[in-house]
Amino acid sequence: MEIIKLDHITKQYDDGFVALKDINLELESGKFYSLLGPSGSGKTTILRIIAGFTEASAGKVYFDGQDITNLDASKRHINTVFQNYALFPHLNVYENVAFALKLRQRPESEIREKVKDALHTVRLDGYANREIFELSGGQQQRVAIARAIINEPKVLLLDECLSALDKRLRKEMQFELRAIQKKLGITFIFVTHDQEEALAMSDEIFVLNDGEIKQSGSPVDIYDEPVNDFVARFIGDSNILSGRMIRDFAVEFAGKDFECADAGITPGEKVEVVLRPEDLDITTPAAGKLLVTVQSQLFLGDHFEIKAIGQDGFEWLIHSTNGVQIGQEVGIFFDPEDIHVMRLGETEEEFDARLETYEGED
Ligand SMILES: Nc1ncnc2c1ncn2[C@@H]1O[C@H](COP(=O)(O)OP(=O)(O)OP(=O)(O)O)[C@@H](O)[C@H]1O
Repeated sequence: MEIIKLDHITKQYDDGFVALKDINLELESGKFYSLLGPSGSGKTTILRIIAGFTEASAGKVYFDGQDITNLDASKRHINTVFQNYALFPHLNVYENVAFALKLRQRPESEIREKVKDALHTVRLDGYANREIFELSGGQQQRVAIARAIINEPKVLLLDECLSALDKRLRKEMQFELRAIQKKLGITFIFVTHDQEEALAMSDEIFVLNDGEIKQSGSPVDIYDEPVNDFVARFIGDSNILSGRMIRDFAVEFAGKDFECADAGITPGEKVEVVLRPEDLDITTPAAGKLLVTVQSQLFLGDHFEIKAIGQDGFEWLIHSTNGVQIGQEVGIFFDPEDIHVMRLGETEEEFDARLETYEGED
C-alpha cells in the first residue's frame, strides 16, 4: 500500500511559470526515496505540495489512501527537515526538540521520555543541555532531525538538508540518515541535486528535469539503464555516442559493429549508446575493440581519468587504475553488457513497455 500518491500534479506559479507538469508518484511505506535533479527542476515544489505548504494547480495528493489535497499542513502526519535546519538559536537542544510537544501541551514526563528517545535515535545522548551555537554543523543537523521525528510522522521530508556540510561530514551523515530511516521504519523523501548522494542512500530515485520525472527506479537501474540522455548525462560521467541498431543484440557506433545486450529495437533505428568511463579498460591496440589516442590524464587518488580521441574524432572519457602516456595510442575494451542502448527521445513509459514485452518473451 502506498503512503503517498501524487496523481497528475501540475503547478503553475502566479507569474505563469509552470514548475511541475503532470507529476505521478507512488511512494511506499518505510522506504527511502530521493528526488534528484538540477537546480530549478521542481524538487522543492513537489516537497512543498506533499507537506501542504504549496497548493497544486491541478491534481490530487493522497496520504495512506485519503485525499489530503486540501488538508492543512499542520494536520498532515508529515514533517520537514529544512536546508538551513531552522533551529531556534535562543533555545537549547532539549527545548528545540521538545518544541512541538510543548506546543501540543503534552505532559512533561511524556515530553522528557520522547526527547530522550529522539536524541538517542540521532546519537546525541547527553547533548540535551547544549546551546545550539555549541554544536557542529553535523550535530545541528541531527537536532533538526530529532525535532522532526519527535511527532512520530509517517513521512519525513528532507530538503537538501546535507548541503551545508563539508564533504567528509556529508558522507557520515548519509550513513546516519539511512540508519535513522531504517530504525524508524518510516518513509523518507530526500531532495538533492547530488547524484552520488541519491545513489548512495535511496531505495528508489526520481530524476527530475524541467518539472517532469525523466526516470524512476533503483539506483542500479538509473545508473546502468538510463532511458534518455538527460539521465545518462546527469547521473555520472558518460560517453554518449550516436549509433544505429543493426538487429537484436547488435549495434553500430564509432564506425564499427558491436555485440550488445539490447533487443526489441527496430533494425536500422538511430540510437544513442552509453558507455560508462569505469566500464572501459585500456589495453594494447591489438586487443582493443577501438583505437584511441591519449590526450590528457588526471590522477584522482583511486583511479586515473583519461581523455582520449577516437579515430572518428569522438572524445572518450576513461577511468583506469593504470596510467598511460600522453600521445600514446591504446586500445579500449568493453563487454557487450557494458553497452547501454537508448532510443532517441524514448520516454520512460515506452522504455518500460519495451522491457515488459522483451521480458515477456523469455
Ligand atoms: N513562488 C514562485 N513563483 C514563481 N516561480 C517559482 C516560485 N517558486 C519556485 N519557482 C520556480 O519554479 C521552478 C522550480 O523551483 P523549485 O524550487 O521547486 O526547484 P528545485 O529543483 O527545488 O531547485 P533548487 O535545487 O535550486 O532548490 C524554478 O524555476 C523556480 O524559479
